Amino acid sequence: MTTKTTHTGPGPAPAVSFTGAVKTFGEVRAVAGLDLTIAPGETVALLGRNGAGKSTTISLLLGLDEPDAGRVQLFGGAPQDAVRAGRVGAMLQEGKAVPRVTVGELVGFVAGRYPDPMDVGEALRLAGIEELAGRRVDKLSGGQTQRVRFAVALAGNPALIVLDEPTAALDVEARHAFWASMRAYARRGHTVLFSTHYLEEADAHADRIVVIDHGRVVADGTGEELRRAAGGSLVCFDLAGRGTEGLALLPGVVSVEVTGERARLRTEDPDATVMALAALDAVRNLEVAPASLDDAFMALTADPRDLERV
Ligand SMILES: Nc1ncnc2c1ncn2[C@@H]1O[C@H](COP(=O)(O)OP(=O)(O)OP(=O)(O)O)[C@@H](O)[C@H]1O
Repeated sequence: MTTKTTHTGPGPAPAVSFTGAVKTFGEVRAVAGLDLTIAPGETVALLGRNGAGKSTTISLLLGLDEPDAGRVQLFGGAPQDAVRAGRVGAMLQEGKAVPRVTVGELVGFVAGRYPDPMDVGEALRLAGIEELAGRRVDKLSGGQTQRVRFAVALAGNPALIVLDEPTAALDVEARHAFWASMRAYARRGHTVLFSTHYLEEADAHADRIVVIDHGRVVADGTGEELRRAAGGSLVCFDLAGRGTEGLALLPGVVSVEVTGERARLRTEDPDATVMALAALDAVRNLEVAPASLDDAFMALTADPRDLERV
């Protein structure tokens, strides 16, 4: 349950705080005991595969839904209070353009509903769409529309902005422009939480990546820390008829996957793993590569039943 104000520790309250939050839909535990704290000024990416619980987490955070158990707070108080006060701006997945009004009128209208709004020109400038101020909102490209939605999210002059898959369906150039706007906002010391399926975007634009799976946080750190947590390197080789027994026990090895005749060992110590493989005379078509963030993500969110483990 959300409660009014309970932050009593020293220093400013966290921008976002989830404590054991649970949200269930029938049989589905969409959010299953989520703990997450985001400090003011951080830019955090929420990463997870389809159905991991990202959108439900964001709904709880914005007070659009109440947790069944646990607590969700923004700036030490109830999410609804922070939203009402204009301290939170959001760009959610759905949302249709309002016909006929201009971009400037729309942002001005939204700004007028907040107690301490951002100047409209400032919101347009931050979103990089000053030149679109007089254009009708229903006659814009996908990339332009997304940046207008960003300007709308900025209108209340929020300290925290929440973006649910903000660059889905944007081309490379539009994405680039969008992230430039987001970073300009973050540079002012504001807090940003965005969800994405794009690992490279999370790595490039967030200070911290929070991976969620089955409604829980399964990893939390920088891209580099996630790569390391999942096992720093991959050692691949042809089994050439050899069995897989004992591979998981080799030095450094964190996991073993086998696809056809090819074995992929995730290892924290590639040198030691390769030496041990050489001693076993098992180095046919050997390849050693640093684990990518993709690899790390797969390892962190893989269903153990999807993997052939030894
Ligand atoms: N209103 C709802 N009613 C019933 N089930 C729901 C509802 N909202 C979400 N779910 C279920 O909760 C789980 C988490 O969904 P959620 O939308 O939060 O995931 P997500 O990580 O945002 O997924 P995606 O990347 O596909 O947007 C899924 O199994 C989903 O089917």
